[in-house]
Amino acid sequence: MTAMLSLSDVTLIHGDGEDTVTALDKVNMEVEAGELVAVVGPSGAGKSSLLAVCGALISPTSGTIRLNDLDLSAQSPRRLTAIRRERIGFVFQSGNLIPSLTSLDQVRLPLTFGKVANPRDPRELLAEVGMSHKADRRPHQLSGGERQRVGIARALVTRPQVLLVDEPTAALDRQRSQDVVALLAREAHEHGVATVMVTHDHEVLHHCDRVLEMIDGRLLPAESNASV
Ligand SMILES: Nc1ncnc2c1ncn2[C@@H]1O[C@H](COP(=O)(O)OP(=O)(O)OP(=O)(O)O)[C@@H](O)[C@H]1O
Repeated sequence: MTAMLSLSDVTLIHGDGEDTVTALDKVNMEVEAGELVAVVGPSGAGKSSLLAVCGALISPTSGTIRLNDLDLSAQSPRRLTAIRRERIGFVFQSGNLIPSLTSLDQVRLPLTFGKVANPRDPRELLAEVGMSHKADRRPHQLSGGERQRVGIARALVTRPQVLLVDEPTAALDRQRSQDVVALLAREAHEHGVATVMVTHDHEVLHHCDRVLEMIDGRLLPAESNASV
């Protein structure tokens, strides 16, 4: 079985000359379709850098990143933009919604940037994340958890192969954190999305299929899901 997302010996060095930081140090990672993988680790360990290279936002200094059978390093910048739009979904800490748009229009937005082969229905998706009753609300009329749900729906509307999630529970209370990560797990499992979630929140790890730990740019299996 081919991994949906695969990193081989990926190194990312920020800066140049003597002033360099090795953010990722020969990272190897494989994420299957339908799998939710958590990445934990201390501040500065390289977690955001990992999401950035997986999302084709930054090219690694060396190593290979494959999305299904596609080698990202072999793609032009223009093609990478199309790959990000068509194949990758991003979910950020606070939902990153556009203040003037309703929930439904936030979810429709990725479909307005160009043709999408097989989009999900925005209304159905909003219902699936439990937000159809607030389809006409704007972000300031939503709670943090609700904003996060809309952000997740927006990231999934193009049917991405890979979903990259950065600290989705940072602004949420305990129960809402559980609900949001349970939603990510359900979407990953039911729709075959290879999902990588960076988190500091150890209480949500039981929803994840695997937990990896990043330390000083190196990625290791976490010792046990219960203890990380
Ligand atoms: N654009 C950049 N230029 C130079 N150094 C950078 C840059 N981005 C990140 N770094 C450095 O790379 C290392 C990894 O940073 P990264 O943001 O990936 O860590 P992180 O694990 O996401 O941290 P946090 O949990 O605090 O968000 C850090 O030492 C950071 O200072």
